[in-house]
Amino acid sequence: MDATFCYATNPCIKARNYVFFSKNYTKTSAIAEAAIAIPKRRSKRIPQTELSVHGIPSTDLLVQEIVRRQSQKNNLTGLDGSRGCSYPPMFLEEAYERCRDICAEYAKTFYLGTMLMTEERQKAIWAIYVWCRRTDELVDGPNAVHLSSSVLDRWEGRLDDIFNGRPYDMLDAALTDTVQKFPLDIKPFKDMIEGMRMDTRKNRYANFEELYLYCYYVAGTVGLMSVPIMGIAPESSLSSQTIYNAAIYLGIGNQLTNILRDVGEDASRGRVYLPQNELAKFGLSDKDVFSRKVTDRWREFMKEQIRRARYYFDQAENGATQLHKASRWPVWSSLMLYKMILDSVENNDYDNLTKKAYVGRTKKLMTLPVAYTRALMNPSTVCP
Ligand SMILES: CC(C)=CCC/C(C)=C/CC/C(C)=C/CC/C(C)=C/[C@@H]1[C@@H](COP(=O)(O)OP(=O)(O)O)[C@]1(C)CC/C=C(\C)CC/C=C(\C)CCC=C(C)C
Ligand SMILES: [Mn+2]
Repeated sequence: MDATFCYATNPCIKARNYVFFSKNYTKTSAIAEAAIAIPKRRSKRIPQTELSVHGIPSTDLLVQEIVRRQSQKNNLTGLDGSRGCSYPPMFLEEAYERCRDICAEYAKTFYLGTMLMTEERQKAIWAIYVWCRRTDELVDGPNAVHLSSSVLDRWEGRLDDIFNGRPYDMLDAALTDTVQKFPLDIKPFKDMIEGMRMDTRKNRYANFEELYLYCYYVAGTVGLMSVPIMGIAPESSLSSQTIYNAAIYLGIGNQLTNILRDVGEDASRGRVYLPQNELAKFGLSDKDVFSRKVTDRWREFMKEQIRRARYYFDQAENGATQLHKASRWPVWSSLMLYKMILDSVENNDYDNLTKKAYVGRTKKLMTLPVAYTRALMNPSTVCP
């Protein structure tokens, strides 16, 4: 498919800018296609996020602004999907079905989490998941070799279209419906694209501040996208700002865990998502990562990294308790399941250079009732 084809010349276009995939559509190709099937648009640069790389708790301004905009939107729409949408129901049903299939195929843990949600919320999360996955796939997927800054600029233009009610394809249409039903802000979506730009420019992180910024862009943003879907408990006495921060921390914890699980895999792509100054503090360097030898120094270094990832999960926990009661169980489940990957790195005696830590299905299923008990905890039982 031609990377430059546009609305006007796209043969797949049906009425109202919908694009249906051709008959030989497959789930996998739909994801990979994102890298090439992007309409050419004149892109407008957005201002960079206010995040500073110096000093970690610098998401405050950003969160403040998002909370302010969110509360304006809540006045207009409510959190219950009450704003109308103009797509034919059958079309949307199929669009969401495709999102669901992709989520089930690519992200078993998240998919399991969505099984515990109300229908409206699960559909919204599938649509967001698919957009995030396609965005990541631009950088990491089979078409990543075609990636250039103009591809990301056009993907961003396509995001504007989604928020302006002009979806380009069926998967985008699901997200367009979601952003019309829930008070979602475009900023975290834009920031995720910025994270992908960063990933193409950079493959080393001098210190944790730099790594944190990357983690915010690619994962903290998912927390910001999810809270308006999950909803905050009406009886919560914590500020929205605190809860949004906790959501960012869950994303950070998840991404740090991803990084620690995938050190060996990332190294084979020439990437080291570990703070260089901290490696040095333990007498380690890239050379040790590439040699794939698990030494005592490596184990000690990993213990520190795991401790930090757990810290972010702990910070997220107070926020999880403040979510709407119908959303607490899936969030607790995904939090606990992700955290268990860290246990698994420990159980592999810190060998994340030649082994990939995972959590087995039985363990996953056994976690659900425990998460359910945590989810019963009332927001008022947590000290602000
Ligand atoms: C107050 C409070 C605690 C609220 C909860 C908020 C909440 C639900 C937060 C969710 C945070 C979350 C799930 C973050 C995902 C982080 C993540 C895994 C990011 C991945 C980035 C790139 O990593 P990498 O390339 O190293 O990884 P791969 O090897 O390619 O996998 C991402 C791939 C970015 C794209 C993110 C996704 C595809 C995941 C999106 C997930 C959802 C929308 C599901 C959230 C739903 C539930 C039930 C948790
Ligand atoms: Mn990826």
